[in-house]
Amino acid sequence: MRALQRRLSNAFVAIQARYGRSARAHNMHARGPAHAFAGQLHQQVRAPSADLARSFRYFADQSLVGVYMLRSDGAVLHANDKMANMLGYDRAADVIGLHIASLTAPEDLALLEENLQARLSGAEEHVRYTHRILSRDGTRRWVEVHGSVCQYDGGTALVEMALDVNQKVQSEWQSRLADRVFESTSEGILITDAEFRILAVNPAFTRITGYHPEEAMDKRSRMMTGPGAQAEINRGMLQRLASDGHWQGEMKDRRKDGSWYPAWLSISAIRDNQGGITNYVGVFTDNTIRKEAENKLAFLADHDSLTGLLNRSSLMRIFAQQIEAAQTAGETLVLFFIDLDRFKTVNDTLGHHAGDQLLVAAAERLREQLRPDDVLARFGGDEFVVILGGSPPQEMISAIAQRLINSILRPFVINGHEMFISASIGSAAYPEHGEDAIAILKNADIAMYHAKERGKNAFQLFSKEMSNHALEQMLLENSLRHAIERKEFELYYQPQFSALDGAICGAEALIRWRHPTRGLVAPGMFITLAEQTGLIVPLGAWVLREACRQGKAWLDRGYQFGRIAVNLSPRQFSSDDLLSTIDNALGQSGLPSAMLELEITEGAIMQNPQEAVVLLKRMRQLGVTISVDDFGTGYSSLASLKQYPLDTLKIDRSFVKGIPADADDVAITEAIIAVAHKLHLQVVAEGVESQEQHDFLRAAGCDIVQGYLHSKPLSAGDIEARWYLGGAQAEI
Ligand SMILES: Nc1nc2c(ncn2[C@@H]2O[C@@H]3COP(=O)(O)O[C@H]4[C@@H](O)[C@H](n5cnc6c(=O)[nH]c(N)nc65)O[C@@H]4COP(=O)(O)O[C@H]3[C@H]2O)c(=O)[nH]1
Repeated sequence: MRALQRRLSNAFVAIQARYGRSARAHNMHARGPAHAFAGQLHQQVRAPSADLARSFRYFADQSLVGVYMLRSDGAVLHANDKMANMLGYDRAADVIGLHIASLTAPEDLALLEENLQARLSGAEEHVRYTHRILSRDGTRRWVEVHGSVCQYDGGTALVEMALDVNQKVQSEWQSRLADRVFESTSEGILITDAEFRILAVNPAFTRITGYHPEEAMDKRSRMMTGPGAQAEINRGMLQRLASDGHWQGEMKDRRKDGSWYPAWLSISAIRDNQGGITNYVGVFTDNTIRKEAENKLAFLADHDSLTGLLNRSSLMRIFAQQIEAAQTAGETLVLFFIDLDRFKTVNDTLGHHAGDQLLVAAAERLREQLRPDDVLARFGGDEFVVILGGSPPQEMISAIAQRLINSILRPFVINGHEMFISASIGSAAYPEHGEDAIAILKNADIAMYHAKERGKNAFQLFSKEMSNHALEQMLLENSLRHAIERKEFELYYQPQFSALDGAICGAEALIRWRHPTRGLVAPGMFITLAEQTGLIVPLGAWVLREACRQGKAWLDRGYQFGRIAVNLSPRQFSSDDLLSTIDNALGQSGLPSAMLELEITEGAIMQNPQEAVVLLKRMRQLGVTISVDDFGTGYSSLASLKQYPLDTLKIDRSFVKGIPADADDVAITEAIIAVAHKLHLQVVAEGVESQEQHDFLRAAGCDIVQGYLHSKPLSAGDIEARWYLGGAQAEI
């Protein structure tokens, strides 16, 4: 070590001798090792002294800072191993010859250039700047560079010493960032000591609580320790902070103006080296707006947006709960089903806006007549439901109903027009008239219908004699009319499979009615009624539109499902606008026409065979395929089939049912398949329920099978889950 010191001091002497006592040499000397190293290199070139060069290389190599020398064009002439390591290289030799720009982060190149130029132009002799070097693997490190200029090998060179300040810069940066966050975040922050005495607060704290830092300082935090927090503390907040170092929850906090607000608070404990808690950091938000929004959302989900009354789904929930409670307590419940008479006329003549205003006003009048513990809901359209609270005595029930009727009888003034309407009310009671919410609602509805039959503006209690079939049909017709506008219909889909390999090759759309009081109603209950009343035409148009929309959605998702089959009823088949309805459904949805199959019953074709030929041809021109449903039931001869433009025959379920045991059914089925194939028609067997039926049909050459054996009709979502996510093959 002593020898090294001697050698270094010799080197300094040698440099001083060379540069004399010039200010520059003095500065270099005075400024430390980089400058001395520069002198050494200079010396090495001008008067090579092996001893001196070795000493300085030793000196540079021992240095804990990076040292390097650049030619005036920026190429690295010399560097020590430390510098090479900082740049991600093993040895100094690896960086010699590289350009300093390639070792500098691109974003700092301008700074580098400025500092090189300052020295090369003579404007500065020494520079000091901080920038990011770019190491071999692309990572950046902050270095503080002390640079000077010297003469080397007959030209100007730059000597630089780089100190690794990466950690320092990053922690400064992080602390600046933390300061920024502390100052600018919208969350209130407070830092306390271990006794929750406030040491610092941020501007958001002041914004939320109204307290300025000087008012809060040194006070115990009320949010963390006050009465609002007491319950939480009892519930183990301190324990959680001690065990997990963190706790969060809602606190009630009081602003400076005395008002309370809900604060969502998150506290973290800070520990010293011994593990003891020294501080707490609390971050909180004012939860008022979120709470309000949550309450509003909850209200909207449960209430009718027009009248603000409970909606149908919350009524059903509340009623079910009340029934349960009444059952336990052995009490009775009374429900009114209220329908406004002549409301439709107002709506049709004065418009929806006036109709809405009338509904709001009527709801208000009903509300005024009831007690706070009575439940009032808008059931839909112009229908309201009341559940009377507190088991009212029999004589009270009609008095309340009459009060409600009278309140509606008073004229309403809407947009300057005086309007007169009335109300019909039906009533049913639990447990006398039904055991569940649906049964009681249905019976109150029946009673209400009787009140209307009696000339409206009346009240009727339900009695068991009222529920006969004819009335049910009337009720059904009534609600069927409303059902389309209330969007109560859904389509289910029954997949069809290739009899040969089990691949899915189609899906028949089958309508379902999600009735408000009866649940999911199958088409057998209402299609005939819809057909008789003509409602089948708008209903059928909706089915077409919806099936095409769903088909296109599946197509867009890349599902391979073959064709979508839609049933056309006889009345639809004979309606004038059938072709335009089909065309519109295809056009609006974008479903390719070849993917739509229309099922027409044999009976519908046979009603008017000549016209059917013309119509079927025109349907075919739209590009859709045509299938004859329930084939075999319409007594048409197989031979007559050839005159119709058809694609598919569906063997009726009644024949499939008898195979393979019933010889007649077997013969008919085989004949249908044989003739259909002769006429180049595909054959679908519907109602396949057993493996024997399937095996027989397959052996007989039937092309497609459809039935409970393979799948029941499913909702669109279930179809996707079952047949597309889990595979589209039938297990045959
Ligand atoms: N027993 C048994 N039945 C099976 C089996 N596989 C399927 N089915 C049922 O058979 C019926 C097949 O439809 P469909 O003959 O066109 O008979 C349909 C059709 O005529 C009519 N329909 C359904 N949806 C519509 C529609 O959107 N428009 C029109 N106009 N009629 C429809 O209502 C009828 C009944 O429909 P759904 O009740 O859905 O009854 C469906 C289906 O659920 C099985 O293996 N065994």
